[in-house]
Amino acid sequence: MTYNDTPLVRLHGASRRFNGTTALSDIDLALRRGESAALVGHNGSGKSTLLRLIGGLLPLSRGKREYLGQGPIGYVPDRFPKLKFTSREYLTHMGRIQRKPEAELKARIVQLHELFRLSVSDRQDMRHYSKGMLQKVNLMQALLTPPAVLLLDEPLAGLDAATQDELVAILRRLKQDGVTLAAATHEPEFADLLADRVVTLAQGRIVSDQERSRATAHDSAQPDMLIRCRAPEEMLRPLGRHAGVLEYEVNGEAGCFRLEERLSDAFLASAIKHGVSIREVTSVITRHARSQDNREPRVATSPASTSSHEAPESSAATAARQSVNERSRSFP
Ligand SMILES: Nc1ncnc2c1ncn2[C@@H]1O[C@H](COP(=O)(O)OP(=O)(O)OP(=O)(O)O)[C@@H](O)[C@H]1O
Repeated sequence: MTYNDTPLVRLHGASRRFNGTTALSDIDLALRRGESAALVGHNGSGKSTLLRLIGGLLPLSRGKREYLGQGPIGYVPDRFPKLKFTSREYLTHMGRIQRKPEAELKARIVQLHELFRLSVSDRQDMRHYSKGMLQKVNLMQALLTPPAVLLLDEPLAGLDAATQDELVAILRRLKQDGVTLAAATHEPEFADLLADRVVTLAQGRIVSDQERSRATAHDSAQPDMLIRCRAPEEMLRPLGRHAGVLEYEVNGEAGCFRLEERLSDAFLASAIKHGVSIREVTSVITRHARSQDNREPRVATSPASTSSHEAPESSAATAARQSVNERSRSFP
């Protein structure tokens, strides 16, 4: 799902002061349904405060906030304490505060642990969690009730590349499901991989608000990887949501994925782990195709009844193949 022009949250002339210090001045901002915005700027420029004003978590000193949506707004703070609870105990407690019915809450907690690939251990409490595990629980609490808007304060900060990729893949999936995302971030990964729009703050004011296209966000001369593989269709399709996938095509048991080179190792590791057979990995320059990228990975599918066993190449994959073919690795 891509965003449309309907505003979901609007701030008009919003200002916020703390004990005589102005944190934000005269902010006009509308977040649209389904879009993903990165809030960037130096330390103290007002990103976290803006996030909390958008969420209605902090009253405005001046101006007006409108929320035109229906569902809840999830908030992922930048700090998450190492509590003396297991993740299950903590999430149960949070769900009860939200008055979620017990059976529904229990099922949701299991589902979230699966989604985040975090084992439900009743022996280990969160004091012993790594930063990545804690950040997963932080995100899980915001998703207990599926939100319409998810506000994230530094969601990827301090995490290793593999955990960042994992969280980016989950956030991408939420975005595909139509959740509006806004993140205060210093990490380029969020803007690179998820943002439709980058809002830059300086000294409490918006100094730039730019729609992003991949053509401007990536070096257009960087190679993409084209990966051909085989596996049952139900194993191939979820790979289309992996971080870095720009376009993919599944035809029966044959899959063809075009993705950013820097995330291709993580993709291959994940594919192999799930029993997918890798047939060919090719590095391609996709100058032309990249400039036409959409904000979501493009999906080309053929009817399941097709008799062909080889996935036909999509237009962008063909363009990629026809352009400079730098090096090629083939797997048996
Ligand atoms: N609760 C508070 N009490 C007093 N001042 C505050 C409070 N929250 C924020 N501020 C001030 O508001 C300004 C903006 O802070 P904010 O945390 O929004 O910036 P930021 O861009 O998110 O910074 P960082 O990148 O360091 O997280 C800063 O001058 C900060 O000191």
